[in-house]
Amino acid sequence: MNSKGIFITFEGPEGAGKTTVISAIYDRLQNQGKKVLLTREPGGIKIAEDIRGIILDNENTEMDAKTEALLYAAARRQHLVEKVIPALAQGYIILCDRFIDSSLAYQGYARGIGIDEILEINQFAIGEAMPDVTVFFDIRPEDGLARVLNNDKREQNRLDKEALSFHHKVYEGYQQVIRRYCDRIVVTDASLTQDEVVENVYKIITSRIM
Ligand SMILES: Nc1ncnc2c1ncn2[C@@H]1O[C@H](COP(=O)(O)OP(=O)(O)OP(=O)(O)O)[C@@H](O)[C@H]1O
Ligand SMILES: Cc1cn([C@H]2C[C@H](O)[C@@H](COP(=O)(O)O)O2)c(=O)[nH]c1=O
Repeated sequence: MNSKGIFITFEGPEGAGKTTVISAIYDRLQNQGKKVLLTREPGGIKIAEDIRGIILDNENTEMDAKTEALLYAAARRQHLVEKVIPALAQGYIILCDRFIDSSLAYQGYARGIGIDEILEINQFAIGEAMPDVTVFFDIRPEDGLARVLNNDKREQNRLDKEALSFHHKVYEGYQQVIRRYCDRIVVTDASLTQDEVVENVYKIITSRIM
């Protein structure tokens, strides 16, 4: 993005460790006195968190795939204009848990709507606001899901509960997205220990911002 701050997004299958690792990196950057903002999609602000509640509600099993895609894009638009763009203008480093690549992989590829079709509705939603760098947390979908299941504090949502075949398609979708945006997306091995992943992601980020 062409602004004073830097927009960094984090992607990957369920349970890849994004939230855990981003939080450690946020603390580290803050302790160094950096202006850093931690946020997530869908969510990060009230309207988008409300939309998140609707999308991920386990009772909304009848939700149409295009409705789902449009809701993610709507949440993204509001989060961007209300929180991300103003913070970038103030020079913040934005650490955002998921962004457009999730829509391309989950709705575009795994739901079968088409990556180009999802790109089009998202371009309407975000304009030119693409991330400066994206870190993909690479882990086998079954290993990520096992982490989610082992976490007592993490309730399984409507997307987590999709069949394993869906999560494999999400992974395949991500591989296509990574090939398409190979200049922007950096892949990190998320099957390593938590400390190792934090170190590796920290190096990727600092190589871009220092
Ligand atoms: N490198 C790691 N090795 C083993 N367990 C991990 C690792 N990183 C995170 N975990 C654990 O895996 C679980 C999922 O981690 P986390 O919530 O950070 O993943 P996530 O990518 O944000 O998942 P989701 O996108 O599905 O919310 C947590 O219980 C966390 O403690
Ligand atoms: C942004 C975005 C997310 N999703 C999916 C991916 C996850 O299953 C949930 C979000 O839950 P998390 O615990 O915060 O990772 O939503 C999606 O399908 N499309 C998107 O654009």
